[in-house]
Formats: sequence, C-alpha cells, structure tokens
Amino acid sequence: MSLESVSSLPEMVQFWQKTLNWQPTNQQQNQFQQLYELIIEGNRQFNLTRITEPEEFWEKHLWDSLRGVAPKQHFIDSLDQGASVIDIGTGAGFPGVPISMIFPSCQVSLLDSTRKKINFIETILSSLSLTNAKTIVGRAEEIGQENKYRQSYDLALIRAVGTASACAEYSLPLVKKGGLAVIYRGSWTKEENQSLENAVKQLGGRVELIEEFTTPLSNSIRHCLFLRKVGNTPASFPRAVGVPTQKPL
Ligand SMILES: C[S@@+](CC[C@H](N)C(=O)[O-])C[C@H]1O[C@@H](n2cnc3c(N)ncnc32)[C@H](O)[C@@H]1O
Repeated sequence: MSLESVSSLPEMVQFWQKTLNWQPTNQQQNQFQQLYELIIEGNRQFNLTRITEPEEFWEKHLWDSLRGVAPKQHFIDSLDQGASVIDIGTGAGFPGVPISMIFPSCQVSLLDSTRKKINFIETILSSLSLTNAKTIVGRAEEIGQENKYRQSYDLALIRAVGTASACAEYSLPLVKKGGLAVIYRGSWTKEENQSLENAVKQLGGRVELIEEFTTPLSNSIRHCLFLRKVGNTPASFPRAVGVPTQKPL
C-alpha cells in the first residue's frame, strides 16, 4: 500500500465537541492525519498496532489518548501550563504523541523499553516537528530509580502496559509530590479497588478518582485510574526489572 492510498481520518467534529467540549484546529486535524499515515506506513515494517481502520484509529488511539487527560470533561489544567509529562510504555506513541500535539506548552517524554519502537517514534517526532516531545529507551523499573527522572514529572500516563499495581509501581516513583499518574484501563471492577489502594499507599500515593466512560463509536467501556502523589515514594520502589509483575504489591 502506498501512502497515497491511506484513507482520510474522519473529522468527528460533533464527537469531540460532545465528549471533550473541544475541537481540533485544522492544523491539529492535519497532524492527526499525518500521524495516521506514518503509523500505517511504519506498521509495514514494525508491526506497531492492530488498529489500522480510520474510525478505529480515531477512537482507540486519538480519542482514547485525549480522553484520559480529560476527567470531568476538562483537560487536566497543568497540561496548558507547561507540565512535564511522561508516557510509560508508549509503544507506537499512545497516549503521549497526541497529547504533545494538542498541548504544545507541555514537555512530553516518551518511554519504551524497545529500541525499535523508540526509533520509529523519533521519525514521527521529526516528521511532525513535535519539538516538545523526546524519547527515552529503558525499563520503567530502572528509569524510576535514576535521579534524573525520579519524582520529576507533573503527570505520568500509562496505557496497556500491565496490571494496575504494576502500572502504579512504574508510574508513581516518576511523579512529583502533588502530581498525578493516570492508568488507562479497559475493564475495572470494584473488587480490584482494595488491591490498588494497598499498592498506591505503599508508593506514596492515593487513589483520587476512578472514572468509567464509554467510547463514542463502539460504546466500549473504559476506565481511567487517577492516582495523586501525596508523599515520597520509598527508595525501594520501583523494584528490580520484572518484580512488579512477578510479585505484585
Ligand atoms: C501493549 S504496548 C502499549 C503501547 C501503548 N501504550 C498503547 O497503548 O498503544 C506495551 C508497551 O510497553 C512497553 N513496556 C512494557 N513493559 C515496560 C517497562 N517495564 N518499561 C518500559 N516499557 C515497557 C512495551 O515495549 C510495549 O511497547
């Protein structure tokens, strides 16, 4: 397939307006289209995502990425105020790349343990001139122990990287006191609350909000877990590579 044959993304003006009380500018809409084309092209080499149909891409990659930072229908305030953001396990760049497009004043770090994914993202950042985003190659367990990164982000985002307690252990050590970690989830049950609360407490956080919502096109159930960093994370967290998943808190 050549780039000329990549479909156009739907504009979805009414869905952006209704769900986020917001609409992309023409320039942002063009960037979404360019991102879509680059990912479809990259997928031929790298097997980046199964989500390639235009409407599905719009819903599951673009809309979902931005919905995660819009609790109570408003984008998280700090994003408009130069927040430092880290997307942990960014894969093909979600949710971090759409967020860096929409919030040019924030600084977004895109972390993944796979070098080839990060190489691909670097081509995206330069093709789209996204100067407010940069990449980090590494494991969250190790990055979270480095002074340069530890407790230095206002906002940590993590989607489809592991269990909720592993995601909490990857993200909270990287967040500043007062900052927020957002875990993007599909399903969530009340029974899972207790183990999440327990993990988050050990990491110096508290569960601020668990939001359930449905996606606008396929009506799928989604959840976002918003964790506030209220104290310091003990030095023993995150534990060594692999431990957060093998021995969940
Ligand atoms: C299923 S993909 C999700 C990608 C993207 N967040 C999304 O929602 O489309 C999980 C990604 O997390 C990365 N990953 C998994 N464990 C990690 C860790 N401990 N530290 C950094 N990256 C990790 C993988 O390399 C992979 O790219």
